[in-house]
Amino acid sequence: MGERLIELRDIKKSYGNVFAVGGVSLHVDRGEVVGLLGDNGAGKSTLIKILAGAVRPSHGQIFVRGKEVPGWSPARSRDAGIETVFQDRALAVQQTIVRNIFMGREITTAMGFLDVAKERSEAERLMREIGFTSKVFSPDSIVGQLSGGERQGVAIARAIYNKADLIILDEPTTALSLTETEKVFRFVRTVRESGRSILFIGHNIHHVFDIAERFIVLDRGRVALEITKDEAKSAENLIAFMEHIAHPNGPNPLEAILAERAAHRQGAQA
Ligand SMILES: Nc1ncnc2c1ncn2[C@@H]1O[C@H](COP(=O)(O)OP(=O)(O)OP(=O)(O)O)[C@@H](O)[C@H]1O
Repeated sequence: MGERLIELRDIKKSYGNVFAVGGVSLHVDRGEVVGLLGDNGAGKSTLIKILAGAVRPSHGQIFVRGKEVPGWSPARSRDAGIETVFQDRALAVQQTIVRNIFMGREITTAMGFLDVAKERSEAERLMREIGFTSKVFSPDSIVGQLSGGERQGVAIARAIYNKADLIILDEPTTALSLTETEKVFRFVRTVRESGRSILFIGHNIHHVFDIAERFIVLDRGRVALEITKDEAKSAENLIAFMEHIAHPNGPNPLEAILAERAAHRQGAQA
């Protein structure tokens, strides 16, 4: 197991009487890809916003590399190396790749001028680093002219430039073709191989199953399941499990493994 990068303990967030997140404990280790699943309204967006520091939890603790971080905020989240690629406002599509990667954190010369040459070479290096292989790409390409998967690549490169250790990808493959989804997967694998971690949020369980090694299923603001790919065995099992939590009378394909786990825990406590 890698180093524990981030851990949430009993995180709650309520809006009026509604608990968007009702006591969530989870962790992400260094170098792992974790899939976060859940139906509409399960609490995924709220949890991402909490991790990004944009929403303050009403209760609970956040640990970074084993140490509790009080006063969690956008700055603390950034300092912890958490970068979120929000699906809806990831990029400025009329701008170049260079502008998008360095927006707000430009590279400047000693005199304080924009160091265009350095930004271009750094952009090229970052894009290659994440596995961007398009032959026609240049740091000056306009992002709006890139394919959907490549745009995600630009957002990921930006996150890496911003020193991300954990990149949260919010629905990165929604509305992408199979080929484009494959590109995103390639970026994710390259990022993981570099020792960084990914929290991958998606509605398409097949996509999430393919790319992640461990899954957390949220249901009405709580963790309904935390399971490794080996344990879950197939995307179909995860889908059936999610149907089961929506309609508890239906079969639970993971019942045996969950029972075995509970028995193991009881045995350990005895
Ligand atoms: N700002 C808010 N004010 C009031 N209620 C909110 C707010 N944000 C979220 N909620 C409620 O909290 C619950 C969880 O919402 P959240 O958006 O986190 O779920 P989600 O899993 O991201 O759903 P989706 O997949 O539809 O985006 C929902 O019942 C939602 O209506």
